Amino acid sequence: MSIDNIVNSVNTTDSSLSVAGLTAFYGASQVLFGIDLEVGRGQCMALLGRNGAGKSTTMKAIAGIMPSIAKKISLEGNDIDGLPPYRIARAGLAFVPEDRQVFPEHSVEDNLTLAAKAGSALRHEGREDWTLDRIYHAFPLLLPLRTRLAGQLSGGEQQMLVIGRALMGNPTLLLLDEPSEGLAPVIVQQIAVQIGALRKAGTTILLAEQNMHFCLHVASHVAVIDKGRIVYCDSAQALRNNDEIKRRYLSV
Ligand SMILES: Nc1ncnc2c1ncn2[C@@H]1O[C@H](COP(=O)(O)OP(=O)(O)OP(=O)(O)O)[C@@H](O)[C@H]1O
Repeated sequence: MSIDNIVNSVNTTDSSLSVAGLTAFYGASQVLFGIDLEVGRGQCMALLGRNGAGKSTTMKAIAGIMPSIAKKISLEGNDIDGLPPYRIARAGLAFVPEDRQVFPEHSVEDNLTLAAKAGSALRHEGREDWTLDRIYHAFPLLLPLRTRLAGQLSGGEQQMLVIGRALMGNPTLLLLDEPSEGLAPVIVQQIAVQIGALRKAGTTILLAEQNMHFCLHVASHVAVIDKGRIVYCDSAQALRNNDEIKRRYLSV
């Protein structure tokens, strides 16, 4: 069975994230115009769009980092619209922003154990917790680096570390903003393999990306955003075969 078949056999009928009518402004300038998104449990949805389309703003609004107006934002059936970011995190959402903020003066392992030490890791009935061993298994490149200061890591290593650190909180939904940005193709490939493995393990992921090839490699579903509106939403397989959408909105 191919990795795609295994992944697509994960039950994705239940909703993890449900967003309706999400609108956001920077000052007087409106940048989101009623975003609707449904991410099913176990899905990896890619939010694709050109520079400035509104991907990061959508992620930040869902994570509660910037003010927004929505008809609904719910996570696992719980209303998170309007909550402060720490309460949205407590509800099970982990956001990995594009600037990859590690704690530079702390070791890789200390960066990973921070959530557990702070007692903020979530516990889910019937689900396996993330542990250091599980993180090193998912991101084997981090194991030999565990005593290294995080500030000394390469961009790709830092990306793996921030994803690992987010997972240590046992989120139900992982939001990744441009995980491939600025990384060498070989590292992008490694990150893609590891996101694919997370997906296979049933982790629900929403990722924002400009890199369509990366998305089509890792995502089960795609939503295309253009000028603050969702203009297309379907399986990754359907987008692969839709040259018109790729040409019109993704400059391919
Ligand atoms: N802090 C800000 N103040 C004012 N306008 C902003 C701010 N941040 C983003 N914008 C504008 O909002 C729009 C959406 O930006 P956003 O960063 O969400 O796009 P994006 O799709 O993530 O783009 P990129 O791929 O370049 O990161 C753009 O027109 C952008 O110029």
